[in-house]
Amino acid sequence: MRKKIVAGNWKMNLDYNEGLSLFSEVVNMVNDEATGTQEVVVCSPFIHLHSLVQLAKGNSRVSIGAQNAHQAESGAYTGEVSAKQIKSVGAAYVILGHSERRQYFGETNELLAKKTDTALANGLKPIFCIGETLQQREANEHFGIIKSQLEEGIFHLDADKFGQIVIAYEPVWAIGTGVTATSEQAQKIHAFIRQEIAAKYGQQVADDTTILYGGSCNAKNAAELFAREDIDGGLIGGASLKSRDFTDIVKAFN
Ligand SMILES: O=C[C@H](O)COP(=O)(O)O
Repeated sequence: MRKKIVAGNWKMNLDYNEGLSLFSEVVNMVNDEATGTQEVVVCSPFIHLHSLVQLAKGNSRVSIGAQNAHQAESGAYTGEVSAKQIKSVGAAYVILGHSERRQYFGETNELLAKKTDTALANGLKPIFCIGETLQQREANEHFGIIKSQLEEGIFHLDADKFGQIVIAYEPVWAIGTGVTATSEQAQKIHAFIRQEIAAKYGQQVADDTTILYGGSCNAKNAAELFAREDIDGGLIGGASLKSRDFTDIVKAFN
């Protein structure tokens, strides 16, 4: 059975001390307050990773992730960080294919397929992001876009490896805009994603795959989104930067 996960994506926010202090608050609150969320993942900038892993020790419900990893194992790639390096500090996850990486850093499905392979080979679980732009939705291309992001990005994996993937559906028009997808719009896409996984890998794999929603998800709308059959949690940007808001989203599975 698939896991209920709430993941925070801090993006390029918080200095070192701010990050540690926010994380400590989140861990304390998550421990003190009941929730049906099975795993809380915090995806921080690289500078925080090692310290957050240390702070999370002994807390089996909290995991740490990075926000990107290079496709090569190692080498002369100034300024980049490898999957092996991320794994070596104890992180468990890495976000791949976030629309900001696709848009600002030109990441293509083809490149992301390589990044996925390298992340998995080094024992990291990818949180693989897919989603359409507003223009694509208005042109009624959203299902086709999602399908090609799946096919070109992760459907080359064998079923065992695919079992390590968490998918995040993030409509680009909902990210950081305050305009969230309605729970009905999100459910429709999530059901479509699960159906595509079932067609490729079989129903059991599809039923076991965690599919998160991301895009202006907050403490007010999380419960309605998470109540939908195919929405297994969230990938949270802005609201993950405030301990109370993020914990309230984690509690939305109650
Ligand atoms: O990775 C997180 C998403 O980009 C959502 O960001 P947001 O919650 O600020 O809209």
